[in-house]
Amino acid sequence: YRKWSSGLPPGPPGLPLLGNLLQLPSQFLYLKLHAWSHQHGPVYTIWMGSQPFVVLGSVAVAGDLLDRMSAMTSDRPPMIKPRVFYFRDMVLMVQDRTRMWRAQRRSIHASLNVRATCRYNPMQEQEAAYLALELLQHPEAPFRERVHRFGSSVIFRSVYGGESIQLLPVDPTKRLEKLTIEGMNASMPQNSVVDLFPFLEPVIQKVKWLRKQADGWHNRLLQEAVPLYDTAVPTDGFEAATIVHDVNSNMEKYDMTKSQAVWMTVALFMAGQETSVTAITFFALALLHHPEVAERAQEQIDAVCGECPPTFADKENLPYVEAIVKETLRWRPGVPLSAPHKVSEDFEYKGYIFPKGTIFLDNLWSQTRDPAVYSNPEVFDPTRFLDKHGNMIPVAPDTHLDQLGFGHGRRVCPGRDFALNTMFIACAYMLWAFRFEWPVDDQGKEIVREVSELQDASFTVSPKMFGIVLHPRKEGLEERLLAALGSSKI
Ligand code: HEM
Repeated sequence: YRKWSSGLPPGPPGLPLLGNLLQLPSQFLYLKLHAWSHQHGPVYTIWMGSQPFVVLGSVAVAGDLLDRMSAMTSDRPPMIKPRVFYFRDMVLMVQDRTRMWRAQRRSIHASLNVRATCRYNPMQEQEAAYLALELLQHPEAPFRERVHRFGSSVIFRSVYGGESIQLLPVDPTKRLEKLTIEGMNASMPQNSVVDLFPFLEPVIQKVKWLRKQADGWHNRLLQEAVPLYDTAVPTDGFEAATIVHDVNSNMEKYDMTKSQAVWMTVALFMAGQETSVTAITFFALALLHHPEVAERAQEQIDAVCGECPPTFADKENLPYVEAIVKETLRWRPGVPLSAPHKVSEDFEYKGYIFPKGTIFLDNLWSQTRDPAVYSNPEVFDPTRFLDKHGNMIPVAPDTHLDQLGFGHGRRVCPGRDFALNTMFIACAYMLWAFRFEWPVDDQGKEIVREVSELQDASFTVSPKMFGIVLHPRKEGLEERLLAALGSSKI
């Protein structure tokens, strides 16, 4: 304890032995940490038992510690239950910066870097057209469900290929999704006895019965992931190879076994599905609250695209739509507490000493409302990313102020360019096709979902279910969408 406490930044007082454990809520932890940032400053320490967690609550501090010093701050906490028992050290999100982790990051980068990810644009356009068509044809179905199908299909097809899941009789992502949720729940510290009492690890290793649930999960995941990996096929005419195909043809280069490749690809699905869906749901909530933003975007889209649905070729002429996407991710980051980073060697910063093993909590919620960077941070204002001519303002080198929602340093989300494209095309399509309105009750009163009404699903935080009425903006919208699908290049 003395080793830890000597040079760490101070924070809220806690109890002997337990530290701040009893003060931490089981949900919306980032809000509590944000409130403490107002009292204790942009970098402070909380204790869970004998483990210190340093909370990073400003853009400057997180940039210094996680970006510029990322060589020392990019490991992950032990997370014994998920890492050892559920994932058996195969899932890159919870691995330290091992040789295997590096190989996987290189491989993902090759498939999803800003240029390579454009291979998926035709598929993403096609999926956006299916989304708009479904929203038009089935106005009674919950909006989130449709967006969910879209988000699942886009990520699933980039990894494993095949037809749009909109066209399949059985949704192949459902079982994977269920397993992802189970795996995420197991990763929560409050659900893990062995992470509180690490000395139990060897006991659990020896007693099969104690590992029953974790072993079951591991085996069921492999039963899903291996056949998907083995049967991955590029969609007919879909020029982009699947990520499975990329990895398969480069296994030697990355010195990867098949088992590692199977886990890496399924991990991309697990990390990319709910995050993208959440972001698009926040987009719709934001525009319901800000019809003036939707109108301005629609003016731009109409001027650029006219009666044809938007495509990626229009993107550079639609800066306002791009700014809406960035503002959505800033205003309501879907992963508000990012993923924790662990310090891999002792170092000093601004007079504080951070010993090896310190864990950083990257509070993206605080950072995306850092008044030093974003004026009126609670206001949804896409123009903060635009100059006075309406063009995107280039982001200062060495910062990523327009993409903070994707985390930091060497652990920064490797799917971010893919995710931004998915969001762009879904948002552009919906804005082009529909006028958004709240549903009304029997008395004609709007049924509004407040922007503060959120649900915490452990890693992601999304709006509570809300109703939305979509009015077609184009004559013959259905025919136009069908025509776009008919001429789709895939
Ligand atoms: C809007 C959508 C998304 C958001 C907001 C998001 C956000 C994040 C965040 C905050 C992290 C943690 C970064 C850190 O530790 O500093 C992360 C990690 C990760 N994301 Fe994303 N993500 C999104 C979409 C995606 C997609 C589409 C993919 C895959 C194609 C993906 C794959 C991953 C992976 C594999 C990691 C773990 C990286 C590592 O531990 O080295 N994400 N993401």
